[in-house]
Amino acid sequence: HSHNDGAQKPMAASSDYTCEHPAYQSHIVSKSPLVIYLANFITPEERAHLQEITQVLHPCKSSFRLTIFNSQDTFSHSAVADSSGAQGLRQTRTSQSTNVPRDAVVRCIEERALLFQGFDVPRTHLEPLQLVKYGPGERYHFHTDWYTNSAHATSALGGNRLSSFFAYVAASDDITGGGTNFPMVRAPHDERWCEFVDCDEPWENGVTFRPVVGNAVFWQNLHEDGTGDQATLHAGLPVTSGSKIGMNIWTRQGPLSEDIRGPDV
Ligand SMILES: O=C(O)CCC(=O)C(=O)O
Ligand SMILES: [Fe+2]
Repeated sequence: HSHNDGAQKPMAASSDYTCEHPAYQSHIVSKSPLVIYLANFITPEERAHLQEITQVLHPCKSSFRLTIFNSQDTFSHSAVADSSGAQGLRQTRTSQSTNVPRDAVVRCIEERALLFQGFDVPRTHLEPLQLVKYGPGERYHFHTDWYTNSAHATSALGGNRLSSFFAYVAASDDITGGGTNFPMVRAPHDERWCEFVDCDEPWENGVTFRPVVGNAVFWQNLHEDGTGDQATLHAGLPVTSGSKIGMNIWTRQGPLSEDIRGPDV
């Protein structure tokens, strides 16, 4: 992108940014597991900003000479945890991902995600926000966001992942595929859902959310007793053409240490 494009708002953001939450719309998809669809949860300005701050050379911080390298970004191949608890790169997740530095705009999104969950979740329970980028053919096979291996869910690591938001941050005009499929969640009936849900998907495949930018899906990963809910199984379906960027907002059961959370910037 050109070095001044959209830079004004994000730059003002870091010093004296006023956090304003959009009037997003909530629609319950399922009560068990709890799945709630959130339309207009991330604003266009926030979406642009998220993409900008995950560039290695921030156009406003780099010298004029360096801005020619600004096509580099901070994304790398997404890691997944295997059943032994080891983090690794697997064919199950072929996307690229990056943590998002926690500036004022990101803290505003965090605050929105916390408020949505009531007043009892402290911000230390949030993992760093994560952007995930998919090109043609890339996907994330069926998985749960909650860890099946308790080694990843110790109290030192904040316990397990209580809830997830998956937000659609960007999608190319030519995108096909790239929906988020929950095979064990019944697809809702009313045709008004077809704005958000793939209504061509066969009934037995559960529900597939299309990558509608600005919108998000929220779900509860754990049962009341803290055990993982198998019915939250889901996949990022292959992007068959074009590209997509999503964002994970994960809430742990307990607090995460400063070194996992990273600093405010
Ligand atoms: O890409 C998607 O639609 C879902 C991604 C996902 O489930 C994840 O990153 O945990
Ligand atoms: Fe996931």
